[in-house]
Amino acid sequence: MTEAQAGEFDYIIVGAGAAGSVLAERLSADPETRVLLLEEGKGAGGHWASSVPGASGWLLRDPSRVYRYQVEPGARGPAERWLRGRMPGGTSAVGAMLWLRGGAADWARMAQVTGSEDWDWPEMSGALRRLEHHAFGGSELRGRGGPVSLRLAGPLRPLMQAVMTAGAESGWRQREDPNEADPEGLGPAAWTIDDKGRRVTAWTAFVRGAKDRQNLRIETGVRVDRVLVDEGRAYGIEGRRGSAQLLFRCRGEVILCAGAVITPKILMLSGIGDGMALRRAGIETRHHSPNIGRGLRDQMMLVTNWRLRHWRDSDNRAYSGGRLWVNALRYLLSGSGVMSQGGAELVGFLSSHKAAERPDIMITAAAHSHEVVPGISGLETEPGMRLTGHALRPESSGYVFADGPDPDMAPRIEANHLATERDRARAIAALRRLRELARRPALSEFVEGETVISAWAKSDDDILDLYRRYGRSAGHAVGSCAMGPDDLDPLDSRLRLRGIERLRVCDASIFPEVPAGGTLAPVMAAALRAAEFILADAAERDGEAEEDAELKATSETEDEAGEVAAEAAVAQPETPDDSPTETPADSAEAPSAPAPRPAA
Ligand SMILES: Cc1cc2nc3c(=O)[nH]c(=O)nc-3n(C[C@H](O)[C@H](O)[C@H](O)COP(=O)(O)OP(=O)(O)OC[C@H]3O[C@@H](n4cnc5c(N)ncnc54)[C@H](O)[C@@H]3O)c2cc1C
Repeated sequence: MTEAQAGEFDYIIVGAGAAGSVLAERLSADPETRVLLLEEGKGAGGHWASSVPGASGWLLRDPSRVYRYQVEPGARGPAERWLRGRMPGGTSAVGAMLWLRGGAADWARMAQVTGSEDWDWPEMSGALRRLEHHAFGGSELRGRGGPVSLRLAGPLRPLMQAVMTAGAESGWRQREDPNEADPEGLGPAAWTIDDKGRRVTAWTAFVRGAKDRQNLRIETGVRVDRVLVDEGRAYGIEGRRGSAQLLFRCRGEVILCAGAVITPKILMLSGIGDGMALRRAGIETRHHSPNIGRGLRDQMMLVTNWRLRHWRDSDNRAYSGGRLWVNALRYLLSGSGVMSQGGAELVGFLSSHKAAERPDIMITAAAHSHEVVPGISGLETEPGMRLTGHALRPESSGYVFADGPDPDMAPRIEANHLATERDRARAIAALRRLRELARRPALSEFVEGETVISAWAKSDDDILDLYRRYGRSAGHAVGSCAMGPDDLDPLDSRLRLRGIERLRVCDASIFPEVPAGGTLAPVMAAALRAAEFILADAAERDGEAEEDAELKATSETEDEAGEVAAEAAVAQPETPDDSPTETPADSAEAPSAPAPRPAA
């Protein structure tokens, strides 16, 4: 039986991840506004391991903290499981901590595909700056004083300095500031890690400081299953905690922030989606929106391991035996050392060919190497480093659909990686560019060679085969409930779901293309923008409501005046001739009053 929860909220936010956390803080900043934040993950305090950068591996192996979605392999992609954070902070609490904000050209493209300047560089670089507390200090490009502390990888150790030199030998620009409007080149990564070595999640940056607000109610451990819709308008949500079915009501807006996989599933379970796909899943259609779940685009990456000559250059032993304890102690005492680092130390944005308008490949470098073969986990047992190639802005698209009306059923996901010629060319180029880097003279005293796992792949076909076996998702899926100018795009450019009032989506699913090398910074910046849209729309609604109320009051006054006048007209014959009749004020109002009907 469904238990209706007491109270009605102005906003219900579903999912306290990268986007939902930002929105919860922003929308509850006005104490008059009642906000409900619902999160399936448990524990409002977060998890200790999410604040220790070097402990991500533990979290990613814990099924109570991480969703694992099986993905259908498709013709060219690997069979894999997509991981997503299932805890306050969402995937920002388990990811690789790289702050990849996209350049001016990336956001200009977003404005072009969405048909709205709201998503162009001037607006988005402003939103990104407002998020940031940058170790480099504030500037026109960098934010200072924002809730997301950022620090740069470094000081670079000799191996990473040599990678930088190898980049210069390859003719790559040396980029010092990752916030530059043109990200092309190789440089130190920016990490969402504060000056005490703690990971900054969307939750710690936004919700932790706001959670005691009287007007913000946070419910963790609640899985949202459906949006409740009546006469084309969202009025609440239905979910469950354990075996208890819950219903929460909303008078303002429902905002779905459950991520690119679950948001379309919740919509479909609510009967909102492609009519045919809904019928196949046995769900009654309430609103046909054919592109919900479609248009899923995921960035693929290929990890290559390189054998190093000396143990001193590799972190592969840092997490085992006595070194683990030494490193843990160092971290606890000073917030420094290997446990205080993000997923990669260097990030490079490059072009696959000379005519490319902007970088279409991303390469990252880290002084450790994980086992690559599926089924084997952990760091390699020999000294190694990792170079990872990403083919940016994939045009191949897949889907994510609810597979049936039962919310317990896993969503059906097809990533459809490398389906287009252009994506394949970029993927091949990414591997070739990173090999070019690793074989430069500057690295010869450090690197012995590529490990056998990938070294065999020489021809283009071999490389594509390599992707099919060992390629994997970078975790940057977008597009499954995308905004755009067309009536068939699920969302308009202010993230309102077309066809259903008071329902918005804000998470990675909204981007029709992967905006940058990563999605964390873009999603958080999008949530800042969404809060602005939501508040502006609410103010407009309030203005309209006030106008309506005024109109109603005026017409009621007028009706009353009319009735009085009618009564007066009826009474007039009995009024003595010398009694006072109209006052000047009565007479001023008289023209707008309906003419009194003579009594029958
Ligand atoms: C392993 C990994 C590493 C990554 N590293 C980086 C990186 O270094 N840099 C970068 O830019 N990007 C990175 N990303 C991508 C980035 O973290 C995500 O794109 C971003 O967090 C997406 O934000 P979101 O708000 O859409 O979803 P999420 O942050 O995943 O938040 C969704 C929230 O909704 C909750 N939820 C889900 N379903 C329900 C439900 N039914 N009811 C209630 N709550 C629900 C979840 O528990 C979660 O808290 C990484 C991704 C992965 C998988």
